[in-house]
Amino acid sequence: MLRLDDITQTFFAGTANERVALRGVTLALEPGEFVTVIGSNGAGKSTLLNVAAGKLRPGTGTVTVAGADVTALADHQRARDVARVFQDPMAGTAPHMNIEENLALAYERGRRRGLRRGVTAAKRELFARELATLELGLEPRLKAKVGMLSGGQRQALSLLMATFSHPKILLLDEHTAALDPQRAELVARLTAEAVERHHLTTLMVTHNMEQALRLGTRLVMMHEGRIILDLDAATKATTTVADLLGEFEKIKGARLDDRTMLQ
Ligand SMILES: Nc1ncnc2c1ncn2[C@@H]1O[C@H](COP(=O)(O)OP(=O)(O)OP(=O)(O)O)[C@@H](O)[C@H]1O
Repeated sequence: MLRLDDITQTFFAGTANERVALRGVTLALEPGEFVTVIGSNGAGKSTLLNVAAGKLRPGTGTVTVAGADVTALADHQRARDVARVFQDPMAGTAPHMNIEENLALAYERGRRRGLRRGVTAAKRELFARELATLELGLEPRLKAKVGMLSGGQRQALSLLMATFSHPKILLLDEHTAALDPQRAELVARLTAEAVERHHLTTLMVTHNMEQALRLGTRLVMMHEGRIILDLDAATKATTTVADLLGEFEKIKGARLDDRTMLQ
């Protein structure tokens, strides 16, 4: 469903500030596969997501979504197929608009023609039904300004907005990292439910190794622009955080400071 083939990305090439972010990364996700991505600081995780989203055009390599080469398409041209939730709860929603208006925008984004037809009673009912799945009591508050919601509520709403137009690909960029542990846990649970419910092909970057092991069907570890470890569901199920740290040390011959990967 999502293929990244031999992707390289270099920033400020040929200058003193040259940074090689991705060194020939190849990663293929089957439909419904949920891959968690961990790695040390500067490993290239966010760059990989930016390339998958179309925010960055890779230096070399190709990006394929559902069999179509989308390498040359910008992020807004992929928006129907590729949805994304960012770390910052403020990034995914419009604070001065109410919940209903935000949901209407997300709803139209998923439509081919993108015509705004206002919020009909049927849509309002749909929005309320979808909000109810979050179990945050937001469904009677469709007219509440999103800026008044807590970070966790906004992030849950961002997730709902990203998923309910049925994208082919869901990209999650440390989307629970800015939340307190309880809210992070809630959003992680909602993520797992949404991925399952909509059978979404998902790539999730996280610094939380325990979360990376618990969520998803596959785990990849990145370091210095490469994928250095790729665990399938069965292996992941029997792997511990200590195992991951041990693997990292073994592969790179370097001692890893836990804090660079753990929140
Ligand atoms: N826009 C940019 N301009 C210049 N260099 C960049 C840019 N984005 C990323 N880099 C560099 O590319 C490398 C990979 O960065 P990236 O943000 O993808 O890593 P990451 O694994 O997401 O790191 P972190 O866990 O710290 O967020 C780093 O060396 C970083 O400094």
